[in-house]
Amino acid sequence: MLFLITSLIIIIVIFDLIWKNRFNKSLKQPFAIPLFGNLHQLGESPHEALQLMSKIYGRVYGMWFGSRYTVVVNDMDVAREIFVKRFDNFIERPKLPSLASASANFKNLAVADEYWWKMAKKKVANTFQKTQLMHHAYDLIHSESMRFVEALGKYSKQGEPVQPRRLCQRFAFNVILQYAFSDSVSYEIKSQNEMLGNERSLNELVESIDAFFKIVANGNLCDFIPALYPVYYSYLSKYGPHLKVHQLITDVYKKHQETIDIDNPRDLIDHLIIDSMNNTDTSIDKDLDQIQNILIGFDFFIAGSDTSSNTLEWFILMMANYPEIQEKCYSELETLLKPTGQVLLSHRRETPYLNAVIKEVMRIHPVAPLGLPRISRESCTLENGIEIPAQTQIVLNIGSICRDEKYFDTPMQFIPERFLVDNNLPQHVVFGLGNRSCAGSQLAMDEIYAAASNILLNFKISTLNPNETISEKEKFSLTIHPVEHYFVNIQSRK
Ligand code: HEM
Repeated sequence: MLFLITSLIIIIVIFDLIWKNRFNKSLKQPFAIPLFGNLHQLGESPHEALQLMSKIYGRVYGMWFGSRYTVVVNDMDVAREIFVKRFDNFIERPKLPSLASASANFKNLAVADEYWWKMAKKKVANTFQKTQLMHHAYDLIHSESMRFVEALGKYSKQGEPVQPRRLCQRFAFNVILQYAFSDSVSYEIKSQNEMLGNERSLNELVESIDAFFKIVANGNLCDFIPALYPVYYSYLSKYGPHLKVHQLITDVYKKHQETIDIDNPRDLIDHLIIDSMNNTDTSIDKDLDQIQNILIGFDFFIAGSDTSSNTLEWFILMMANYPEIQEKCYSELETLLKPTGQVLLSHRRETPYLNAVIKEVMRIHPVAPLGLPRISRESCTLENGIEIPAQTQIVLNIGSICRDEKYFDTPMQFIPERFLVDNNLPQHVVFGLGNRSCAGSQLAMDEIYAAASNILLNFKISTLNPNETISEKEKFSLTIHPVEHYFVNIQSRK
């Protein structure tokens, strides 16, 4: 009996080995081992590992995430063909248990299947167009950036160094909290023991989001071995870190339903509730529709906090490391705006250099370097002869494209001027491509501009030691942030 079982396992292993390594003749791939495929090669920094592989296997190559065949795209032309031209075949994301448990089986926006995605996309597009919500966003982003400046002002008055991470997190959290839920938290950083109510739950939320990102980030084996799906799915559905965030948003949603004034919607959630009330399509299940609204709130929270917060953290780091670039930004802002002491979003056209600096920070440290994966519905052959089998996972390596000399001269150097000279550089890839690219890109660009410009107008940022720069090493956890929890000095410009 034991002999039979051992023989069977050996046969399966050999079959898996041959199958994985001869699967797609049209693409090169690293040698894949049974069961894991190439997952063991991703390590702590999958975006860097995948970029290194592109040097060996080409700009588009195959690999295995467990039993899921994957094509990694490091090339803009192929990316455009897949994500824009052949959008319909690549509209969905892979059906991973970690994503299923957090999205009521793909009924949200960020990882929804085609049916639910189309519904969610329509709802979000409808609400985005509402002028009330646009004004709300404009005002709250401005007032939030002034609160950020005020919080930094306290450090500069006391002459204390500041650790930007937690302040950036609060800023990004507050923008989403106010935009979606009309709520906010204070900027005061308290110790664990001092925290009360709102403050403690914010901390727990940040931890839950971190834990959720860790689960979906580094190619978790349980997500890529179908035999493990059911157990993993039930485990996450009972104990997953997303549950806390779901609970919070469900409570807020219910409160909104009780207090809504349909003539004066306060925020995104109110707009979604009204949109659902006005929807006369009888084929839509009302309970599921409500679940989807809650999940959209969840998506905004998850997708919109870490991304913007990390971008700002990178921005502050780069300004400390490149004082001469910081000075140029300041001169541009000072000439225009010093008398008011405040930059508005409407000033953006008049600050081309700062706009270029923000773009360059987002290029050199793209916070979502692997985007969110997609999946092919049917097999197809691309224009250059590459074959993509059905159900192939597609990973767009945004980090690699942003650092490729095919698209950017001397890509590892921080040169904002490149965006003043050439308007057509493909930096927009940081938000993904096509109809399913980032739903919050406009909001993100607005909040990053508002915070970055007002910080630079009011403070000079410097490293603690004038002879040292802060490490630009990246830590990956779905999004990337600086590996160091760094400190900077800030000095008032007034
Ligand atoms: C610097 C900031 C940000 C970056 C770099 C970023 C990047 C991305 C990327 C690369 C994707 C995957 C797109 C694809 O599959 O092609 C994405 C999706 C998404 N992002 Fe962002 N994002 C940012 C900020 C935000 C913000 C502030 C929000 C919400 C308020 C947001 C909401 C979303 C949502 C909902 C999706 C899923 C879209 C869909 O599946 O239709 N993001 N983002």
